[in-house]
Amino acid sequence: GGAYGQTDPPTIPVAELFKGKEFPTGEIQNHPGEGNSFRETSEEARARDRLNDDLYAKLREGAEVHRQVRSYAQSFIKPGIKLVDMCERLENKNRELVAEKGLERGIAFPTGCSLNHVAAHYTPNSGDETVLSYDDVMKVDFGVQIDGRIIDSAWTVSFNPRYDALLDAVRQSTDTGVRLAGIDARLCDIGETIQEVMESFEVELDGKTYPVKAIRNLNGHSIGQHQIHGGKSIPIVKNGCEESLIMEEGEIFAIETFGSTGRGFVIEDMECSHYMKRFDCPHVPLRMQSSKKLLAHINKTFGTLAFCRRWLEREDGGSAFVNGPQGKQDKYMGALKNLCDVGIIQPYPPLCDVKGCYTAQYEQTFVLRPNCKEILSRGDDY
Ligand SMILES: O=S(=O)(c1cccs1)N(Cc1ccc(F)cc1)Cc1ncn[nH]1
Ligand SMILES: [Mn+2]
Ligand SMILES: [Mn+2]
Ligand SMILES: [Mn+2]
Repeated sequence: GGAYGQTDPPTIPVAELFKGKEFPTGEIQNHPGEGNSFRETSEEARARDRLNDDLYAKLREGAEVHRQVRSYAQSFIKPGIKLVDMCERLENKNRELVAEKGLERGIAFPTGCSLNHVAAHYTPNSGDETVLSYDDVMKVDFGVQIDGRIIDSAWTVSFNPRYDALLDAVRQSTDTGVRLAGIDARLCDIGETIQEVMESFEVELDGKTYPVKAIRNLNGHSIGQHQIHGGKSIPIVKNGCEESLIMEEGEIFAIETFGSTGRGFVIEDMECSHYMKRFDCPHVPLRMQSSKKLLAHINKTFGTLAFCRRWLEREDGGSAFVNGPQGKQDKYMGALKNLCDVGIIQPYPPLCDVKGCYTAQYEQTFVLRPNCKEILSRGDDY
């Protein structure tokens, strides 16, 4: 069998695999900067760290699920696969290995599989026939959550070696950002250095040379409990945020960098698939009965985690929807649009650079422990 007694392909929930044992820790790095060197030996820091053992166990279980799911996905992601089939296969394995249980543990947000000039927030809606091609550059971005503790990590899939320099640029940029991160690190300094690394690369496509650009309006983010975006953004370019913003002890971050052969700027485009209840959403009296039913389903099934249209059509979609001429979607779409219009649900449309360009992404989730920095989502793949 595979690692830790896991079957191949993996079928044993990670919690079962490690019953009575500690989950594997992520990559440990020191906090950068002379001012932090005391943390490696400080007894007070270690004592504070021990108070978080339960939190770290949830994060480490989620990270191990992420590694095993992505390793399984990498075994079947090949040219010719239909994206909706790929997403469903990956999501079902995610549910299986996390031992999904309502809002307590499960998938954290939709499986992003954005292609080429689309940088993020694309997953197929029902009826989408898109098939992966040899010349595609696909960003696979998915999450795992245990008691609302989210692991958000992504990598880029390509088959044509002509994109290698683009993927290397982004992978090195993300690793640089992760290395510079730490308690008291300034977010703007991280952004500036990420851009320097990114823009030291170029890609040759069809005889033309393109400088790799950091996508200036995409960024990493802090992560809260049941909250994928915790309020702090980590820029990936110079002058990306207020100089006074720093990272603090105990915070959890996802550093994600994006490289592009296009403009280095994304806009919202194409049909929306990703949605999420606003964390601080207003209490709005709803008129439409179908909106009330849909909101009740969203609260029960997703809470404040992101979801996609496909998941509203799953069998546990509740009795809220009846099969109409286009199946269930014609029932919930009106209600979903209404919930967005009144400001309860926020849509997250695909984020696109210019058509014909190529974008890549790598993303890691880490925690700023009192005595060290733990890159939770690190694997032997990335
Ligand atoms: O772009 S974000 O909205 C963002 C906002 C400010 C800084 S980062 N976002 C959080 C999110 C929002 C909606 C989702 F359905 C899933 C995630 C980043 C992200 N997307 C995928 N992985 N990480
Ligand atoms: Mn909770
Ligand atoms: Mn992500
Ligand atoms: Mn993210």
